[in-house]
Parts: sequence; structure tokens; C-alpha cells
Amino acid sequence: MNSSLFPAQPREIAPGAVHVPGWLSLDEQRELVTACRDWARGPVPMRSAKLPGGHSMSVQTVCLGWHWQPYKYSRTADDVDGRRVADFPEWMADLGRRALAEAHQDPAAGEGYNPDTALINFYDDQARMGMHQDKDEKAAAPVVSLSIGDTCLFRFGNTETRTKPYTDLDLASGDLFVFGGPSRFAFHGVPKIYPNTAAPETGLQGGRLNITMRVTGMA
Ligand SMILES: O=C(O)CCC(=O)C(=O)O
Ligand SMILES: [Fe+2]
Repeated sequence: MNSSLFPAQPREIAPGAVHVPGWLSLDEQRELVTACRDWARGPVPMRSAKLPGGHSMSVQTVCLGWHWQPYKYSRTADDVDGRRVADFPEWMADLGRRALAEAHQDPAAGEGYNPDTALINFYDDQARMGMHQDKDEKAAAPVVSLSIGDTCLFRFGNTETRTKPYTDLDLASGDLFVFGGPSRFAFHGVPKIYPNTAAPETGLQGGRLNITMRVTGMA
């Protein structure tokens, strides 16, 4: 739990990868939950993306700025309802810049960071995400990840293989995780959600919300 007595302390997991437990206040978490609930309704509804093999992901996703489907970005959600996704809000970009500055304890670390997309993922108790790289972006700018709701087991690996060596850590409600620099293209995944571990004050009834901001490098 974050408080002024125990401010969030960044922990480097790998070069360029930093975990900041309890970074978001409960008020900020609540505001994000409200905003995400709205985006989940439309203009492009939250859905489980279909993989090229035909299976659907267990996670449900809605995007801002650019629509992601396995494995590309577009302005319109051609695999859902064909509509243009909601804009990526400037307040979220501000949050992303503050996240980088505080994770790296360097006021300049967020300068020039202009994320133009966010993937908002919802995990129910059974949902998982296999080991993967975020590599559909044509830019190497950091990914800023925010977690709200139930705690998950997060696996952060290496850039070479989807297997060991990796670090397992818990991402709890309010946690920030950033990965950039030499860790930007590291494999990572979510092997497990711990049901009923969230504080009810976030406004989320159950499950886990994760927001990742990215720079697509697209125009
Ligand atoms: O849910 C998470 O913490 C990670 C999500 C993720 O890796 C992704 O959306 O690419
Ligand atoms: Fe990812």
C-alpha cells in the first residue's frame, strides 16, 4: 500500500525494467477503472482477440489510439466492428511520462516520451497471457504498464528465448512496471491471476485490469 510514510520504491528487475509497487493511489486507480469501463463499451467494444490459428485469447482487450490485433496495429478495428478506436488521451501520456521519471528516479527520463496507443487488458480468474515480446511497434520507446485489481504472477524473461532465465514477481493493484532500453523486447507473460486479492475500493468487482502504453512508431 502506497502512503507518504512508505513511498513507492522502484526495484530494477533487469536493465531497463523497473517495478514500482503501489505507485498509483486508490483515487487514481478508481479513475482509471471508470475510464476503462467506458472504453470497454465502445466505440470498439472490448473483446478477446482471435489468434491466427483460430483460438481466442483468454484476455479481453480494448485499445486506444491504435487498434491492436494479432499481430498488427491499425486505426480501425477491422476484426471487431470496423470503427476507429477512441483517441489516446493526453492525460494518459502525462501519466506515462511521470511513470518513467519516477521509475528511473530521473526527472528527465519521461521527456520526449509520447505514447500513442494503450492496450487495456481484462483478466478474469482463468485468464492468462503466454510468454511473448511486444514487437508489433516500430519504435523502441519503453512500455509503461499499470495494474489494477487482482494480483497476478508476472514473468519477466530475456530477449533471446521464451524460457529461462526469467524473474517471477507479483503485480498488485496500483503497481507500475516499465520496460525499456535493453529490456524493451524481453519476453514476458502472465501465468496466473490470484482471485479475490484486490481491495474493493478500486471499483473493480473482480479480475485484473492492465494498461500498457506504447509508442507504435506509426503515422
Ligand atoms: O497484463 C500484463 O501485465 C501484461 C500485458 C502484456 O504483456 C501485453 O498486453 O502485451
Ligand atoms: Fe506484452
